[in-house]
Amino acid sequence: MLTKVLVGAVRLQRNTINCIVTDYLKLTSCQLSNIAHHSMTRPKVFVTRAGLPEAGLKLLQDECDVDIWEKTNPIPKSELMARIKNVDGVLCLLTDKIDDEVLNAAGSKLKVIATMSVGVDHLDLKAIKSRNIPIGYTPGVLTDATAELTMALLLATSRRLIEANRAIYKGEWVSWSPTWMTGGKLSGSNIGIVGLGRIGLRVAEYLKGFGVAKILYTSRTEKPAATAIGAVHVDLDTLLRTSDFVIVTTALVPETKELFRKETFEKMKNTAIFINVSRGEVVHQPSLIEALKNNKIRAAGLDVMTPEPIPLDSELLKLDNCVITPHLGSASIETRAEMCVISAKNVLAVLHNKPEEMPAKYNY
Ligand SMILES: O=C(O)C(=O)CO
Repeated sequence: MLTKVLVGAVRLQRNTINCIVTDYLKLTSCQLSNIAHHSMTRPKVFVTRAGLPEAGLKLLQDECDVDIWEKTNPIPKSELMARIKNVDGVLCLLTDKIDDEVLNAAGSKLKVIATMSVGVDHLDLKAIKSRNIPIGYTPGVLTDATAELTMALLLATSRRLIEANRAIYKGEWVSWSPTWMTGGKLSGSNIGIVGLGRIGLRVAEYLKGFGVAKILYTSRTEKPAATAIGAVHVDLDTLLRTSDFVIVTTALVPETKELFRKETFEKMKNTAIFINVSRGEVVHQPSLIEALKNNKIRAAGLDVMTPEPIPLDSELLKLDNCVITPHLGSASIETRAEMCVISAKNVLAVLHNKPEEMPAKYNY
């Protein structure tokens, strides 16, 4: 009886051990195959800059093997070409030129390019299109932020805020004075918006609240939303000759490159204020410097210039009638976070084989 019990107990123990071993082996092989499967199928994504907002980055990291350029300054082209090799997707910034050479370096696995910007002038559209690669971008989310920055430049230039602020530190504020640091005002003035799109329209809406006299705009077609707020579609010459403030919000495309040059500034009023929140290359900068120095126009407010960052010995930095900001149009905390989330979703939609679900696909 005792022997039977002992044999039974040993069998039971063996069975239990067998079960445990079998289960363990099953589990580990399953886990192993999971790991293998996982690393085989997780797409590779390259992010061209360190320090992107966490929320967007996390979305990518949850599903992809993400390689990030470790510095907070733009990636040199040679590094970009090395790091982009064999990736499935790239999340880039407006400082990264993606041209034929970079695309060749990436190779045939590259399925999507998502730029964390509304501007796409840094992308070689022809080369990307010839490879059938969808482009994601971030329109819409930065409209308010950029329009607000435009308002800041309009007020800073017309009311000479930076110049006046510097004057205090230089000990030049002697007393309240009837004409010292006087400038123009927005109310009652004529506004010209060159290349009215989402941002230009939002600026026009804000300006209505300032009681401006007229809002004129140029764009390829008349915009019903602009007409609805009383803005008038005109040709560029009419806009230049009539406007007290000329605001550039156009995209940089071959037709707008150096649209503002000597002849353009000559058509403007000599009391006009020029604002650029688009791209520096829309302006022939030496002509702008000349116009500002010789009072052919009154002032300029620039969020963009050539090159960026502007060299510290640039003539532009020596001019009291020029207000410069370091390309801050979209630089609100919320906006930049949203831009990053949209960019990540643009990448993921394509990697999930659902390009139609990209939050913002660039049509080209
Ligand atoms: O998104 C862009 O294109 C910008 O210029 C951001 O400021």
